[in-house]
Amino acid sequence: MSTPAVAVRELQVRLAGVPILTGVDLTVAAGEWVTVIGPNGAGKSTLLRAIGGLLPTQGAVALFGTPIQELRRRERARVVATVAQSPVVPAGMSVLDYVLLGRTPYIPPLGRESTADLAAAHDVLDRLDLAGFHTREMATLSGGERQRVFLARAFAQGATLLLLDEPTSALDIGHQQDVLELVDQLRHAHGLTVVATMHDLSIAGEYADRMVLLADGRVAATGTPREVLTAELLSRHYSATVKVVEGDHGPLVVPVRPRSSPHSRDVRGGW
Ligand SMILES: Nc1ncnc2c1ncn2[C@@H]1O[C@H](COP(=O)(O)OP(=O)(O)OP(=O)(O)O)[C@@H](O)[C@H]1O
Repeated sequence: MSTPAVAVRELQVRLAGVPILTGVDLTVAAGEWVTVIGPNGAGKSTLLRAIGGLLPTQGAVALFGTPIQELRRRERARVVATVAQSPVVPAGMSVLDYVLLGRTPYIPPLGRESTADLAAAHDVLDRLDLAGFHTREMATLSGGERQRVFLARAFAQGATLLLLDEPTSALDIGHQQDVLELVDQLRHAHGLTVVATMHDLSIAGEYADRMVLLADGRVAATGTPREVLTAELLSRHYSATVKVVEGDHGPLVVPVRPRSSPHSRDVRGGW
């Protein structure tokens, strides 16, 4: 078997003395799209941050065969690009300057961005439907526009592994599809590997080759979308009532109102 893009073994993460991830194993093949799902607080973002080398961990994390701690900062930035849920944006920064931050690993220390760096930044802005936005200040963008700029920065980085933490949570359905189709196109054209987290389970299942269900910091299930997106697993781990129906590209998860909801009890007494 060829070297996996991501190999996580017996991963433990403690934050503020509290165990957040326990005994997590995960292998992602080069070129694969794996989506991590799970209820709020399950540890999805923590897992992505651990894979990106952004957290102290116990256990082993290797990217393309190299232990993460052996990759120096610039080297790591050429291998892995992370889009966090709420990245910090320096005050007053323009869209173009923010996207150019993605080119930092290619700019020599004390140097300036080259024509190629500028072309790469404008190219991703075009592809993400942001062509007219390059001079806008980041703080003036809508939530969905900002989320696309965060993705633009990651694409401009030219890394082979994309870690996307809820990349479409602020997007309307049209832009959700555009962005995910673009990620998939880039994946096929450039052999990228994608590890994403998503709360929209139907969309998650349409794009992922494989899914990992995290619950309470442990892997509760892993497999194809059809194996993981079952009413039984979802109701057990999300405490949700759902119906799973067959779509054109895999299972679709439809939340349905429970027959006897705790809220349907007599509420005449008020709050
Ligand atoms: N710095 C921290 N100190 C203490 N606990 C933390 C810290 N960061 C995260 N946690 C806790 O770790 C748990 C997992 O958080 P994480 O953000 O990984 O969950 P998640 O699955 O991504 O959740 P969500 O779906 O809500 O985004 C949560 O209970 C969270 O409160």
